[in-house]
Amino acid sequence: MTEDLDDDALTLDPGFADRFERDPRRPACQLYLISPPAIDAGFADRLAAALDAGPVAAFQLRLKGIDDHAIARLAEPVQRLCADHEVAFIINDSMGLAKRLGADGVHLGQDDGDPRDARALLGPTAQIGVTCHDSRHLAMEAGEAGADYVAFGAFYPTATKDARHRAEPSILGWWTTLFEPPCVAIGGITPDNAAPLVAAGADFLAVSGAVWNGPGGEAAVVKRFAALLGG
Ligand SMILES: Cc1ncc(COP(=O)(O)OP(=O)(O)O)c(N)n1
Ligand SMILES: Cc1nc(C(=O)O)sc1CCOP(=O)(O)O
Ligand SMILES: [Mg+2]
Repeated sequence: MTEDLDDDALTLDPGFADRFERDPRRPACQLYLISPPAIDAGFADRLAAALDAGPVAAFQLRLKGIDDHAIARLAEPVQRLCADHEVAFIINDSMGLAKRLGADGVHLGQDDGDPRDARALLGPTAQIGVTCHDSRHLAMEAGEAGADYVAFGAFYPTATKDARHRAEPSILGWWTTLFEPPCVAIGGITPDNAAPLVAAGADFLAVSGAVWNGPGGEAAVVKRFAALLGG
């Protein structure tokens, strides 16, 4: 299976594009921030506070209920902040919008398009992530399709999304033992419940609500994740 994976998608590329590689110079598990589902112009200040508070490998702009033009307007200052902090800027759902914005990558759910089409559109250095719920089959399919990371979840109850699948930490260990692309754990993750996911082998923790709605504000929560992850 590993031999069948597209080597191009695993090659170390310059710049932010290497953020989804396993790299012994970085902590074994890194923080992947997901935006709130709705933001306003003031969000850039909150993101700056979060990115200044501790290491963040990637940021996903995940906005729901507005069209691509509106997302593009809101994206501009956010994308610039990510670039200034050397944080990979990932667009959720839309490979077309990722292309239009020159994002570092795109995250695709099972109904958001084929990773092969995203690769063809965005090129070899784009970081392409795929939602795999709690399914080993979906993860192997994503790997074969050239995904740069696979995402499993939801590990815990979440108010951010109507998540219909529940994943167990063992799927993280299974994936990391057998396959090279990193895996992302998502769903209800907080500094208090993340340790078993790190121990099981998560390469990234994708977190939204705990950071934006957590006690003490985003900087305090990012600092708590940094303490846990060793950043
Ligand atoms: C890192 C990461 N993992 C999973 C998801 C969920 O994607 P999807 O299933 O397409 O659901 P929506 O986020 O679009 O509601 C994600 N966005 N990011
Ligand atoms: C966007 C998303 N996808 C999930 C999945 O299971 O695929 S769970 C989820 C919500 C993530 O936000 P929070 O950290 O607030 O739970
Ligand atoms: Mg989606």
